[in-house]
Amino acid sequence: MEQLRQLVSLISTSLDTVEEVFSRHNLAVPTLDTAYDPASPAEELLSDPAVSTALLTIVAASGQLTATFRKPTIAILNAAALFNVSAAIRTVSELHVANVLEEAGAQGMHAEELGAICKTDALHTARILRLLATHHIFNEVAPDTFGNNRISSALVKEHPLQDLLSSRRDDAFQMRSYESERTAFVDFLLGRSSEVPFKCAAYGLDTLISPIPDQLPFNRAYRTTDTFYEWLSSSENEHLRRRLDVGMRATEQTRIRDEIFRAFLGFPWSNLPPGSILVDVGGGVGSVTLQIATRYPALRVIVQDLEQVAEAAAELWRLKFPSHIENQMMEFQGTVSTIFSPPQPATLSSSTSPAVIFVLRYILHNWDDLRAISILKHLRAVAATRKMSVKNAITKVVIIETVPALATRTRSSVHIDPEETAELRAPEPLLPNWGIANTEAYFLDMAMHQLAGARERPLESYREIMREAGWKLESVFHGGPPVSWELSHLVGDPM
Ligand SMILES: C[S@@+](CC[C@H](N)C(=O)[O-])C[C@H]1O[C@@H](n2cnc3c(N)ncnc32)[C@H](O)[C@@H]1O
Repeated sequence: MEQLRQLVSLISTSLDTVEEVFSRHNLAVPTLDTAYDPASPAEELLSDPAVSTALLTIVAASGQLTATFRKPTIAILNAAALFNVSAAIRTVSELHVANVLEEAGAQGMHAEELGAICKTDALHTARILRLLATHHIFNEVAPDTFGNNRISSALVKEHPLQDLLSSRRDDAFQMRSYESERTAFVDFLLGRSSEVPFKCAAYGLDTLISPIPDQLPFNRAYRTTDTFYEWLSSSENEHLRRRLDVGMRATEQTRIRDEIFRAFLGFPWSNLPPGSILVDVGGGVGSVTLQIATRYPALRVIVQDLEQVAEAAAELWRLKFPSHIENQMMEFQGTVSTIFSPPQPATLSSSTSPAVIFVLRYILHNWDDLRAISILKHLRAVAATRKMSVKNAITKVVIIETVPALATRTRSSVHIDPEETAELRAPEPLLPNWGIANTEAYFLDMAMHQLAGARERPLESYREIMREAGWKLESVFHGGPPVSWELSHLVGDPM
């Protein structure tokens, strides 16, 4: 009983914190009925360190209380049926339901009318929306009448409803662009969870109990021998490639603003001398280096990725930072296999720039240890050549990934470094990794297995693969509270 009282008390004191900060700023705390508006002052205030830590605590503690009080047989049945929620989210998103309901306003819209507009079965739509409303996504404002709530309004795309409704599915994909950040977020959501990984997850058990070499859940689900990225590069999957590129950019929306620059979290980009080169290895459209170079325009950027991404990268940079392209401070290097072959020696090995920083965000988690080591070894080779040819050259690797903590407080584990993560742990009696308030790394870990036979690595594994490739893990900047979804920065020096 004492533990339960502690959980309630954590919720209560955290709520006091939130209330105090909001009243100091004369703002109302968003409720489930408040539409999500990422640019609103209240939403900004939710990123305040004290507030976001309090929110994490509330979510973690209430999740633990719910788990305690649920009948176990019901709890496990419900958890096993959650795939229906994923499928329902994909359905309402593809049918643009949140956009239709946004126009309907507070009184909502009857399922008959909604079904007619979305050209879908009214009764079934109502049943899907009721399932979601029961999970606090959408409201059933009157019998069979639904409206948006705070969570469902995150599905609203920035395009005019008529354009969305009149486009064929493929056209809708073409509409996706970097100008519409909220549409991009929906792409991120679907790309990350509700479509390809969703189908692959269904084959997880099959590949585990009757494994076939080189066959991942992805290969079974899509009946292909290609790797995920090869498959994505084929012309019939162009829309999914586009979704990945736009969606990767939108990962920012799950984070607090300017997270990459937080002193406690990140690599000190500001200390890099002018003319330093950031090499965004497997950079996609260069989302992360765009953010850094926009803040520090004296840094040059080289984005390396598959050739197919070149156009999308140019589109993003022309829109967000055209002067960097005009001033020839940004370059895209694309080949079929950039990631496994040494970056162009002419531009890097012999470059006289004071520093070359290889940035790898969401890259190594795509590859098994052997391939990850191979990627790092190629970068290490460049560092060696630079060292010989450029005096006092700095060459570092900055790996940006989620580093999942264990769900135990046991200290004997080698997987986490207690010194480095102690202050990031949740207070007792919460799970040390913040439980359901912090599930990102574990979902990603599953997706990496299903799609790529890879994983989210614990710190020790990074240390090992870096050492194998000739890099010394020099420093680690972990995320953790006051934010939950963030990434760690692992900085390596050539050994
Ligand atoms: C998960 S995305 C990460 C993109 C980017 N680093 C970011 O954080 O936004 C992985 C990237 O690796 C790229 N990639 C996959 N195979 C590659 C290869 N053989 N050569 C170069 N890039 C590759 C993909 O095209 C994709 O853009």
